[in-house]
Amino acid sequence: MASSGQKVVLITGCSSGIGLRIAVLLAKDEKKRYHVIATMRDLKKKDKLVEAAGDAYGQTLMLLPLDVCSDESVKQCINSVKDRHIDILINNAGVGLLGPVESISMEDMKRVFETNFFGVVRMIKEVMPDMKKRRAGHIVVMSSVMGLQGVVFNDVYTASKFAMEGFCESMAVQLLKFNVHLSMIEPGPVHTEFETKMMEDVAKMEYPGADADTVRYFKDVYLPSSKDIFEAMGQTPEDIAKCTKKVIESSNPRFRNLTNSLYTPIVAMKYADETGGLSVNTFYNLLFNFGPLMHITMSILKCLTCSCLRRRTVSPN
Ligand SMILES: NC(=O)C1=CN([C@@H]2O[C@H](COP(=O)(O)OP(=O)(O)OC[C@H]3O[C@@H](n4cnc5c(N)ncnc54)[C@H](OP(=O)(O)O)[C@@H]3O)[C@@H](O)[C@H]2O)C=CC1
Ligand SMILES: CC1=C(/C=C/C(C)=C/C=C/C(C)=C/C=O)C(C)(C)CCC1
Repeated sequence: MASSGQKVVLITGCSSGIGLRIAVLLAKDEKKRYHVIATMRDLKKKDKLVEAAGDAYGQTLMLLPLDVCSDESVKQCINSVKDRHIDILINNAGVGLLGPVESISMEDMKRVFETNFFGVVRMIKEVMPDMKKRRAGHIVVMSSVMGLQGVVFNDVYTASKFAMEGFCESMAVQLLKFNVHLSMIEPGPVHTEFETKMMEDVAKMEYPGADADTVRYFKDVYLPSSKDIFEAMGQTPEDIAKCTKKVIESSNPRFRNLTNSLYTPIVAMKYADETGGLSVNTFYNLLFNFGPLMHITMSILKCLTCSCLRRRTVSPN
């Protein structure tokens, strides 16, 4: 049970990756300021978290089952929290989906939206009314740089994060009136099971419905470039946990929080040219013209905000 003065933090998706690291970092806070309720849909997966939490397990960290795709599971979990009192809700659970849209089933696409979008909506609907009544609370959402900028062959995952960004951008205004803060964390690539799971799924893919050229662009152009990007820009889940802790400890928490400054120019491009041509053409060039030289591309990315590349981008046709 939380002792007085401790903030109750509930986190979704703590069996691995970013959720696990946020739970451990907060539970091990030197001043013991947090009572962490780490949740996961399958408690059989708890060992990694319990081991990483060490002495904090049973003290400042407890576990509860929670599947963000189930109304019943969400209700049961929140009802089992003392007085339903949650100071900070961290919506972290999420799944990826990669590949040519033609070869992805509608069922798989809906699963991504059910988790990444409706999962967050379901959690917020359940927790927000109590926060509004108390005129206090902080809702954090693990978005992505792909919630701000589309990335080729990540079409549906990107759409699910865009949907969440739109939802939260709208909610944040109403919530502020009730002194409830809402913050998005927007990481670029992070080395977690997310990456491994997506690569495993891709290895099993048979690409039904996709033409040979599209499959070739995906396998021989996108995947190697993406691997380079992960190697060059990838952060650790600990990095993201530290950013998240900073956001929840701020007296005036920011709404948007990019965790990787290398992505700032990518996002800035979108607002630098309202026609969208700059983004589309730059991404086209990065992938299809500079893709094989991705290591060099990394330095170009860093200077995208200067006007040189803007003048040089050419239309794909
Ligand atoms: N890794 C990356 O490059 C980036 C990740 N993100 C976002 O960060 C978040 C965490 O991902 P990350 O740690 O990298 O990946 P992981 O795959 O390591 O972790 C995802 C977590 O979400 C859980 N989860 C999936 N579906 C559900 C569900 N229905 N109910 C409850 N939990 C569920 C998984 O549980 P289980 O073990 O049961 O599957 C797992 O604990 C995601 O929202 C992702 O979109 C954002 C930017 C970059
Ligand atoms: C290939 C490629 C890119 C790849 C970006 C990747 C692979 C980003 C991954 C982000 C993740 C995993 C976010 C999770 O939410 C860029 C930089 C757009 C530039 C053009 C070529």
